[in-house]
Amino acid sequence: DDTYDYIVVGSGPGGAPVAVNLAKAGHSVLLLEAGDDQTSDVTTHILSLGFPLPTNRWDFYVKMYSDAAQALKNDHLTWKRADGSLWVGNGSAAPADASLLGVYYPRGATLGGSSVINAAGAVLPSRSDWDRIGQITGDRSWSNNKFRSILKRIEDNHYLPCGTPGHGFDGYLDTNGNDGTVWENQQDLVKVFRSMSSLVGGNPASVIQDIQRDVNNDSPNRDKTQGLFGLPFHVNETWGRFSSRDIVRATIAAKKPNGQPKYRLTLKTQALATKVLFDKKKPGKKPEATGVEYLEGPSLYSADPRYNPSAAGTKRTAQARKEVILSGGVFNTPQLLQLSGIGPAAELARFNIPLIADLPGVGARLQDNQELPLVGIANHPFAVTPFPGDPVCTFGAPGDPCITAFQQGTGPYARAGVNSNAFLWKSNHSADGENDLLFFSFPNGAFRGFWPFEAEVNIPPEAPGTIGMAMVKMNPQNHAGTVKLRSANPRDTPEINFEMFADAGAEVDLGAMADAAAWSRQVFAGVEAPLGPIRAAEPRCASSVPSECRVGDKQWIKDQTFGHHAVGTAAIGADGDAKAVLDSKFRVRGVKGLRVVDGSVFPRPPGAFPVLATFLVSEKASEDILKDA
Ligand SMILES: Cc1cc2nc3c(=O)[nH]c(=O)nc-3n(C[C@H](O)[C@H](O)[C@H](O)COP(=O)(O)OP(=O)(O)OC[C@H]3O[C@@H](n4cnc5c(N)ncnc54)[C@H](O)[C@@H]3O)c2cc1C
Repeated sequence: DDTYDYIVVGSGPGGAPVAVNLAKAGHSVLLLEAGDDQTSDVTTHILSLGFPLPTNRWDFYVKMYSDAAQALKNDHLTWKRADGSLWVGNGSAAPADASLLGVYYPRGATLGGSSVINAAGAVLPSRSDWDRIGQITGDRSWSNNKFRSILKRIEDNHYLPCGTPGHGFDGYLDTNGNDGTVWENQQDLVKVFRSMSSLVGGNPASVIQDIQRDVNNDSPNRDKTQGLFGLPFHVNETWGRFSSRDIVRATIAAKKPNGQPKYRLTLKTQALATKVLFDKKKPGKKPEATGVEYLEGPSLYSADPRYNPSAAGTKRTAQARKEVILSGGVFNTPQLLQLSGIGPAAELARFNIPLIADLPGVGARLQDNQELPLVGIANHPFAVTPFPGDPVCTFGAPGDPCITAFQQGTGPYARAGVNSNAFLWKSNHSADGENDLLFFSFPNGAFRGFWPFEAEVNIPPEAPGTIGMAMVKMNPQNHAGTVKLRSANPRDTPEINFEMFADAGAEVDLGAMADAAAWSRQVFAGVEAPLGPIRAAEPRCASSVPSECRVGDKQWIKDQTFGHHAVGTAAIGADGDAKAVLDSKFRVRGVKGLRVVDGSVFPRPPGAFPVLATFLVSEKASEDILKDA
């Protein structure tokens, strides 16, 4: 029987908790996931090795701007050459036979979604991010206090003393942070932290203590306190990755004493939802979601590296007695809504898709934390002293001794990495008086975004002594991005355009990032000899007069900004807001029986990192759905 109480599409941090909670509340739930289950791949359990693989990701290529001349300045565009190979670089240097794909933007497409392939940085949004949703919708169940109470319920914190206020210690969501030991073998990097810290009035002598401070603390001053903190991750005691896959598998595996499944959670992997089904419109009544059409088969979406266009899959349908919940992520949820007839009427008409509800906000308001590394070159390479007794890792190559050590709970993969630091900072352009930038720094390299994996592309080598302060812009003001259909074929990727720095707030975002660029020069200049003073290399500026660098810095920011924390394409908003796709209970406006629960729902990016907030909204959505059950 293909009828369930609820159908959930997508098993990432948005979909998995809601599917699990509905099943645990006694309902029958079908969870459709387009990817497959890669639990048997050991690398998906190890944060240090958890990069996107052809078996667990979808490859998207996005635009940053509609303005073609501006777009071509990005050094990070991927092009396809006549022989099928990929080339990465800006428009001025692209080979003559190359056609532009866009900026590479991977997403997780596997049981557990992007939580299986992400960097797992788990930082709470600011208090105002939550409170603001309550203010704009008038729904006071959206508040910082509410989400703090959810965190306390679901977190299993491994980096703080049990009982620390504001945290949970017996939930399902493992969090862990550095315990100070990682910095013992990173004494050169610590010198950079000292320079950063002294510039905001910190005590350079206490950076090792500061860098263990809890960035997710419950203090009312948290969002205005600048300085060094630890960066927590969704990993367990020995840095094994927690992902939303774990709760799905545990719920399915749970048994009653008689050996029968304890919960009615049915998981179908390799199931690509292609359309939400609706009952026929009755006059005066809203159309009601009754089920989902999907294609069964491996790698049916064209963004899948294993995609085979001649494998058509098998068309199936499933019915929902109560509701359908879309959790396909920020690109795929708006695509699926539009394929189902919910979206901007004119867009749907372009593809002859019958209109169910005219919602101009579907696929609008695509937003991202803008990111760039502020790069310096030190006088010598950063010293990294190996821990005594550590094996030499081969990063997942067959026989990697560090995997064996990890499985025994020891070794480099079983402890905090060098990126487990967060520096919170307030620019002169903060829109609301709160910290508006987060930096995490690591030596001998810089995080410049994503290159297509596996392809033979020109990744430039880093100069010896490179230090990258990875800058993440919080509270970005830009809301102009879009996800639009390219065709009515559900196996095609949509057209994704972030349209960065386009809105009225562009000067706030650019101004803040340019402030950070200027500040990074002060940081680098203040690093003690012989490592420092560090030469500021990116953004490049020939002048020693800060004001003379500003115009060039802003242009560099415009040209090179990337992101990987997309949100907002089916946003919650106030009644009467034409771009509000959802009400405050995650219900899709204009129809019945359909909700969205994933990163699409955020009206603005939640802090610096969306994943923890997405788990939390999924818990809130579970409560809201169960109240209506
Ligand atoms: C490489 C990378 C690094 C990141 N690092 C961080 C980080 O350090 N910290 C942080 O906070 N965030 C990070 N993120 C972002 C974070 O992981 C996402 O914001 C979060 O996972 C979004 O959750 P979601 O449920 O909205 O979507 P996803 O996690 O993307 O899950 C969506 C799921 O739906 C499935 N799906 C989509 N369409 C369909 C369909 N039609 N039918 C069936 N199934 C479908 C997909 O296969 C996927 O499994 C990172 C993301 C990536 C890709």
